[in-house]
Amino acid sequence: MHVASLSLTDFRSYPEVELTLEPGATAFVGPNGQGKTNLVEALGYVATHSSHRVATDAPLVRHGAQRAVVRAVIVRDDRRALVEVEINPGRANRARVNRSPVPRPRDALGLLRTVLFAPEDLALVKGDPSERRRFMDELLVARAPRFAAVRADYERVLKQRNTLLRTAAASRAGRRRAPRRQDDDAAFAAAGAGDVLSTLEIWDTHLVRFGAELLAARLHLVDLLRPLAAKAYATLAPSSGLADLEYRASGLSTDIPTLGTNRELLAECIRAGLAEARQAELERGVTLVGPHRDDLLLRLGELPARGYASHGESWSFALALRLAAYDLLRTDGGDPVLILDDVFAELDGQRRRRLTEIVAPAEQVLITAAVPDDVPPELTGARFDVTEGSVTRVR
Ligand SMILES: Nc1ncnc2c1ncn2[C@@H]1O[C@H](COP(=O)(O)OP(=O)(O)OP(=O)(O)O)[C@@H](O)[C@H]1O
Repeated sequence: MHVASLSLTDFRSYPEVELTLEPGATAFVGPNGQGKTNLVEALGYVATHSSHRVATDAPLVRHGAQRAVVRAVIVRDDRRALVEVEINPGRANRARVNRSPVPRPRDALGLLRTVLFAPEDLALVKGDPSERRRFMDELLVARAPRFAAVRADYERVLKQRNTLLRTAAASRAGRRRAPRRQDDDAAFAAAGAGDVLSTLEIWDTHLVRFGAELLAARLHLVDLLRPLAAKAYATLAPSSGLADLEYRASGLSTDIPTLGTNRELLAECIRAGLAEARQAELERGVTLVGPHRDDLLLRLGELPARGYASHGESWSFALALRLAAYDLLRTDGGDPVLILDDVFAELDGQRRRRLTEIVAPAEQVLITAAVPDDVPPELTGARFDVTEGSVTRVR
């Protein structure tokens, strides 16, 4: 697949910009802070409905504007689709496909598939588990857009369950602080606690159902990614150790890998974990078991990459994860658009050459760089210069 045109209205620094793009390599070149990343960030937003740089949408809307619109024409197997996403911070986004509104923005996911690698990806290795969970979940959605709904359902249930637990924890703490009313409170608590527990059980059922579906999908994904990430890492950094991935489910007593991806067994396992954590959850007011607490352990040889890997190794591992994602998407449904944001300047000569060999055959690769020398000669197709907010095609 490739993007034939990209246009932005009030996105980041751009009041209005429209670009015609072609398959092959395209470089956006310009000094720092001129708006190169803003362009590829917008394209990434069309694919994932999120930014690779910020967790909330407000910074994506041009200062002083109310909303931003990103439009992309996507060509896949000679079919064209115009996808438009309207970003409304604080309110629901809207999306249109071929000028017709879709009922929910997530109905437009999957039409554009991108793999974006950027300096922020170092957080995949060095950052919190949430970074790695997001990596897995975005890839699940790119492969099967219906997972956007599973994830949204899981998050909705989690939020409701946490609200209930928080209320229960606060009322327990309140009772502890008011000893004079202990008897009254005990009677009240007996009635109230019963309500809380039965409501909690309803939320448990939903949490277990959506949680098991998410967990099974992530486990399957990690099985597929493991050899691809190991291969990509060995290509990028042949002298370092073997790169390996392992899914870590928190709060479950059973060894997850032995359960495979059987959803019923995983559901039982989450249910048992919740039962075991019940008391602690009621005290702490938060859900302690489920895929929202899991992690993807990255190992280099015997050691965890986080905390042990060097800067260069961490960078290569993050890149290997993205390349593994790219490989996977390619095998199950055509070339995704590859976006390399400020990547080559970070790599030494050997890694630069190896990355170039890997990405050169991609149907479309978009590269941002501060200077033309940071774009390998094998990847110099079209070139846009980006300066002071204007984007000019120079080749
Ligand atoms: N919401 C916004 N409204 C207006 N301007 C914005 C907004 N968000 C970012 N900018 C501006 O966009 C510019 C940064 O653009 P971008 O990150 O694309 O730069 P870049 O060319 O990729 O730079 P670098 O090479 O340093 O990565 C900054 O000048 C910033 O002030």
